[in-house]
Amino acid sequence: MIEVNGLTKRYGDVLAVNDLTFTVRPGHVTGFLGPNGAGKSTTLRMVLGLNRPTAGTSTVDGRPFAHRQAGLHHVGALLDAGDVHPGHSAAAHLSALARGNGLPRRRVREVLEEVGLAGVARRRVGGFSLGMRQRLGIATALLGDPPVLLFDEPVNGLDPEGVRWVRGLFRGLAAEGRTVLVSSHLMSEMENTADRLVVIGRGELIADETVAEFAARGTRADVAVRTPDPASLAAVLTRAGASVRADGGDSLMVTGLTAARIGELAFEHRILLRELAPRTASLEEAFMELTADRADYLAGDRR
Ligand SMILES: Nc1ncnc2c1ncn2[C@@H]1O[C@H](COP(=O)(O)OP(=O)(O)OP(=O)(O)O)[C@@H](O)[C@H]1O
Repeated sequence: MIEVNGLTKRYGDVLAVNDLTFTVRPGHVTGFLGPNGAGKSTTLRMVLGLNRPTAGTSTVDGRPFAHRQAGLHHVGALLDAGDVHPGHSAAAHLSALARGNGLPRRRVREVLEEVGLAGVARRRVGGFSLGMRQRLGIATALLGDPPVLLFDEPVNGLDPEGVRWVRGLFRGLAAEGRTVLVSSHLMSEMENTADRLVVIGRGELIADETVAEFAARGTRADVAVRTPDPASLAAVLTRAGASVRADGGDSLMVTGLTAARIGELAFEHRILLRELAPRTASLEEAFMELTADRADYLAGDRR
């Protein structure tokens, strides 16, 4: 369990993280989402004791992480996949960490196999692709078999097969009862991976809830309708209190009435329907809506 309480970080004039409070529970994959510059990395670094908070506290299983001696036994983290000496091999890098943390040598072989790097274990990391470096970073996080795992943008550089693999890995780790926190600036990456979300914008908490609850926030009550007689149907629905947008063809977009009520009204007025489809906003749309006014970097005139 990770508990963040009133966590705040100021860099000069920049309030990178502002009074953030949330809990990350074991047994779930929790997505940590926010636009670029929202403060995700800064928060993760404070949880790991790498950055000192301006105010507030964070604890891992009840104690500040910095006070724990067990290191990799207790928390595994992928922060920056480039943070490995390019002249070292993957095996040498992991072996040094295993030695430093009192871990058995066999863990090196096990995690290299788990992330699919066993075949390149002796190659210099300098020649690794970004995806291979991410896999090595994930191997590092897994090395101590820790109950709490933090991954900062782990999907960067992975190919589609790698993305699928990493999703399965995270879900498997959570199913074993571990606490898994995964940051991303893309909702699409979290949609099929996380079951809970912590969403931040400009350093502030926007949402801390299940993916289903988050999706419900962005749900629109639109119904798409197709009919050979859009003008008559639009008139009937407008009289019934709906707001109707026509596209000039045979489609209408209706807000303010349920699909069932639209079907009844069309039946009563003998208007043929060719399609009647309630539409819900995607998670991506919910995320964009909620973070639009808290994104630091927006193209065009949306700021
Ligand atoms: N060492 C630092 N000195 C000054 N400002 C910093 C420092 N680190 C981060 N910031 C600022 O704090 C804010 C949050 O940055 P952070 O890297 O935590 O965001 P992020 O959500 O991880 O973004 P991204 O998705 O782009 O990595 C940004 O405005 C950033 O410029």
